[in-house]
Amino acid sequence: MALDVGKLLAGSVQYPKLPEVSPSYGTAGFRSTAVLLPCTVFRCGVLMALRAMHTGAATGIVITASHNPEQDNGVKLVEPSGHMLSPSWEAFADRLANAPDDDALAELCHELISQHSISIGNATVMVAHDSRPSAVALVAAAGDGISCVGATAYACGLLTTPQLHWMVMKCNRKLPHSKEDYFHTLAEAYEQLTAGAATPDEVIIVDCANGVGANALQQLQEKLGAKLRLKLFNTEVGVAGKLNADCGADFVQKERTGPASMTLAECSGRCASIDGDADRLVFFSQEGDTLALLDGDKIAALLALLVQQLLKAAGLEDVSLGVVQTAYANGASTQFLQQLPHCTVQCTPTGVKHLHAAAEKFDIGIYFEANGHGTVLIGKPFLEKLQKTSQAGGEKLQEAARQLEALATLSNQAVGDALSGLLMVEAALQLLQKDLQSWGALYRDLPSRQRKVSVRDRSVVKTADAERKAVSPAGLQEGLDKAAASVKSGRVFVRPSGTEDVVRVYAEAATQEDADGLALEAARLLHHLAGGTGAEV
Ligand SMILES: CC(=O)N[C@H]1[C@@H](OP(=O)(O)O)O[C@H](CO)[C@@H](O)[C@@H]1O
Ligand SMILES: [Mg+2]
Repeated sequence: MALDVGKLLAGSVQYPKLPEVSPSYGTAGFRSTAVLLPCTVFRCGVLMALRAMHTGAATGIVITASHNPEQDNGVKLVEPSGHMLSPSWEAFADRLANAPDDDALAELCHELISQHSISIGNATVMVAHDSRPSAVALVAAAGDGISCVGATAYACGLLTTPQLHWMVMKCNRKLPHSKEDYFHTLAEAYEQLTAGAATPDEVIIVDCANGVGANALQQLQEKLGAKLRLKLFNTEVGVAGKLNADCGADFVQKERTGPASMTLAECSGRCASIDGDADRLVFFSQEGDTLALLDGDKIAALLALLVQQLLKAAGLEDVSLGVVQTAYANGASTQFLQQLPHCTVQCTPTGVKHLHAAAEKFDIGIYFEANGHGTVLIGKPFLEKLQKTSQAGGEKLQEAARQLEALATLSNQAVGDALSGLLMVEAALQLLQKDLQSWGALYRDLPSRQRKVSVRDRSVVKTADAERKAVSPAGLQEGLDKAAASVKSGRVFVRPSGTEDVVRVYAEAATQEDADGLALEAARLLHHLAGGTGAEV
């Protein structure tokens, strides 16, 4: 069937392109102030419908701006595999979002359809949203985009981002994929993985960022029963002004302090914090004046130890195990992982799409961004090997193989997931017999500092070597090298953000004073060489 241009145009006139808005796909989809988004989201509906027709499988859309302020919103695009939109379609997403008028939009659709020989016909796009008030209008915009090219929008309602990714993945694998199935699967896998270990006495305190994760964790708790007790804080979902406000994983990780609404006593327990769409997770505990933070790097280290223990018990140490990080990973974590036997450590550019793609290449790939976004990928070839072990080996071997299978089910194979991550961490602590203190003591973080610098055009900053080196503007890298060499254990890099109009600076050193100084020096250099705006840093 051919594209019904009349229907497309009738849809798109309702969502005119604002000339002053130039959307950019960025690190994890489109994001901006919510009022500027209807046109972009409508066009994403069109795109994901065509992607579904092209692949012959369901795709997905999540309306969310994650940890960003409540007045923002955004759109995350989901492949049939449950992963983020294939990078090969990102450029097209940008062109579609920037088409100046309806005719240009129709022309681009024709180009995409002919380039990929897409046959227009029935297809499904699953649409979910987080708890922002702007969701209603944007879900409608996505739905109109999907239906005006002849596909069906399947409204999944209020969900966490990883839940929608999981549902798309399972749906296309023809496996049970309802909202209920998600919670049931996680709870059952957790029970299998921890069978035989003592149920923890401690209640886990979870800061839910006043976001959709609060509802999801409540449902998960119902399935878990007495196996794991959660006490939820910051659960005012949909209450104006509350989402991510002085709470949530991003706040705790960046500010190095507990959520403002929680007392010091509450923060001194075994605490976890998730973000507004529940795809990030960090743990923390107040110890006197300081907050012990167990971030994505520490989670990766803990899960690597768990995987190694299970592989050893199953007699499968020859499999390839990789841990994938970004340049933001604390240098101490990289060093810790590098000394683990049979473990390859790799660095990719920022953004889960890069980490996920690298982790997939290992039999077992663990990936985490320092901010707590990540998962454990356990590939099909490995699972087949495992099944043979389960059948052939002795009782101990079989037990470990069953646990690895449970881990493969518990870890979200589509994308990083705070709920799945929380259960993986709890299982790891039980099976490795660790508490937050001994987990935290695996290695000591090097002091670090992040800064943001505003410049006229952040694209003048170009990087290489997984963003660890600046190749332009000229002279920048030489200056950074010199600054880093002047302090003990100094490391510094700069990169343009993919979600904000700033250039980010990261520095670490043996002391906090040196890390702060190094970050400041780098920010000054950047301001000077890359067209800094506003006051001198
Ligand atoms: C330093 C940092 O935390 N960067 C975040 C942030 O990307 P930027 O491109 O740095 O703006 O948002 C991304 C999407 O949530 C996340 O994947 C990434 O880790
Ligand atoms: Mg998020």
